[in-house]
Amino acid sequence: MAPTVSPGVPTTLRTGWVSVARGRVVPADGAREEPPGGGVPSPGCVSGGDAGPVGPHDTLFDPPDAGDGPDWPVTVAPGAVHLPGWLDTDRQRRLLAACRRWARPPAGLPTVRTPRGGTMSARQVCPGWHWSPYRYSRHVVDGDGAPVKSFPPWLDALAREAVADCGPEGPAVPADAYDIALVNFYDADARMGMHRDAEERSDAPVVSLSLGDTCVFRFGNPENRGRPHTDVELRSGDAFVFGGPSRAAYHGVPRVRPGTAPAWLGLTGRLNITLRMSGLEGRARPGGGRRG
Ligand SMILES: O=C(O)CCC(=O)C(=O)O
Ligand SMILES: [Fe+2]
Repeated sequence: MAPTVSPGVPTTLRTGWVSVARGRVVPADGAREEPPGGGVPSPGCVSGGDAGPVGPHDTLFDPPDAGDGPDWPVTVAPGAVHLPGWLDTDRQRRLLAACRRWARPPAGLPTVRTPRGGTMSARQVCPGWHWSPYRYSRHVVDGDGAPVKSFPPWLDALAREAVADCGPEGPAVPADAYDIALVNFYDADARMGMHRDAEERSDAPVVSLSLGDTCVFRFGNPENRGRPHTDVELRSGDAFVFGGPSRAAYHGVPRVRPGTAPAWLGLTGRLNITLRMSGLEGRARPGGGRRG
């Protein structure tokens, strides 16, 4: 199926710009609705239903004439923009279904080992380019050796739509295509240390999508892991974009809030889908970032 992202979506909703957050956007089709296939046991992203590409979201927001537009974009730092409630319920379900497909073997959802013998608590699968500390490769070199799963064009379309929705204060929509998805699964105790996304040659904005449990996302500065930083609550359906002067900012996830996922999603835990542009064009290269 061809990617369908924007057609049919009222322009006023897709390009709306507000500088101050208003009340959170409520999905029009009801937050208590059960998903097709029902709930999924923990870890919620390992098994479950199937779905096609993430399609248009034409039922997310109240009509614009209600005077109650989306509460995004919210600028957190120069070039760093939070889009609360950006994915509607249908897109969240479809994205979750895609993550479940990617999380199946081969490759699966392995635990990432760091060079000093530690492990990352968030488990990861990476369509497009496999990330392992601290480089990209075309095979799961630190796992079962499987070739990377393909990066679907609809994910590129989704990423550039998120960047466009950041509005005039956000980073520019890149000319080239996104080609990496880091799919991170967090159980109740998982977290991610402060790090920079530094293994890419492209300086295209990073697009981060959240599903399931709410987390505290710490967005810092490009100089060091410390202050100044801003803690942002990322909830299911939120997007967070960072580019321009914030592309190299340190960021991390100090905590997940267990049990806060919307019941209708059927996910126990949190999934983060981080979309990046490698700029590698068929190459693999050692990188320089660090995450704890
Ligand atoms: O889980 C998140 O929100 C952040 C993930 C992240 O920073 C990464 O995968 O590089
Ligand atoms: Fe990151």
